[in-house]
Amino acid sequence: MASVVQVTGVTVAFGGLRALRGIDLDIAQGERLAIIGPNGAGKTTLFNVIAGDIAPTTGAVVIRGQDCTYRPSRHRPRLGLARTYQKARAFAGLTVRENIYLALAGHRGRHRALWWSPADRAMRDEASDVASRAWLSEQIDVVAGELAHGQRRQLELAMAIATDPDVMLLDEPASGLSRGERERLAELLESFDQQLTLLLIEHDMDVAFRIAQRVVVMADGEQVMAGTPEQVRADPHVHHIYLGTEAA
Ligand SMILES: Nc1ncnc2c1ncn2[C@@H]1O[C@H](COP(=O)(O)OP(=O)(O)OP(=O)(O)O)[C@@H](O)[C@H]1O
Repeated sequence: MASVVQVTGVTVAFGGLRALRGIDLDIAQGERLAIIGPNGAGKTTLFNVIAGDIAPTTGAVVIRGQDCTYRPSRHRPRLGLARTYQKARAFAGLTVRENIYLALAGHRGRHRALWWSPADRAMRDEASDVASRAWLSEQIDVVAGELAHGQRRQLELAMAIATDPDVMLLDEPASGLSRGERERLAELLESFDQQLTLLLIEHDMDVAFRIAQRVVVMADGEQVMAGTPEQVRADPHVHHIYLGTEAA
């Protein structure tokens, strides 16, 4: 399977603190990979390096064969990489359709005109299609501020889908959701095209282990182990890392 993201020997130092200490990661196209680990393990820092939000102190990031180590995040969508954030980016006063439309227009570098062009019309139709892929067809004309928490998360996913990504980085997609909403979100992620690569940080083990084919466990800026959800679940070292911090 072709590799879409390669992280080699990445370290990140914040002053004297070494948040990442030599991370190697090779992610295959269509792979579903979850990164777990206790607070402060370096998960978000690794995400930020892959997404181009911070440059590593040493090491390299290659996305689809291109060295992106020092390329800023704005270049990532062109390489097929989309990221969701824990903090909602949707405009609360705009509808689901309008938010997705803006994500489509932004990705294509189009500016909104005072009059509608045929291309704008096509993008509004396309917004309906993107909404349906994020299971938001019924909410298409609802303003984002009135969506339930789980639906707002779906809108975040829809806005990422609008950029037509090959790789999606999902930053704790299930955080703050109810049990029912987490179930629905996991089902939605499972419904995505199998060619779409998903890399997620997730504290919710049920969601992480359900979605992922491979789980990477981090602690203190290092990769402690990697394996299938079953292998990670059964590993005594992983239990030890979580003991007293979080229940595995
Ligand atoms: N901008 C920064 N400046 C200084 N230290 C930072 C910065 N960002 C992160 N750190 C530190 O780097 C370490 C790793 O943090 P990081 O947020 O990557 O961990 P995490 O695994 O994502 O944790 P959490 O699960 O709590 O989000 C922590 O000790 C954190 O305090």
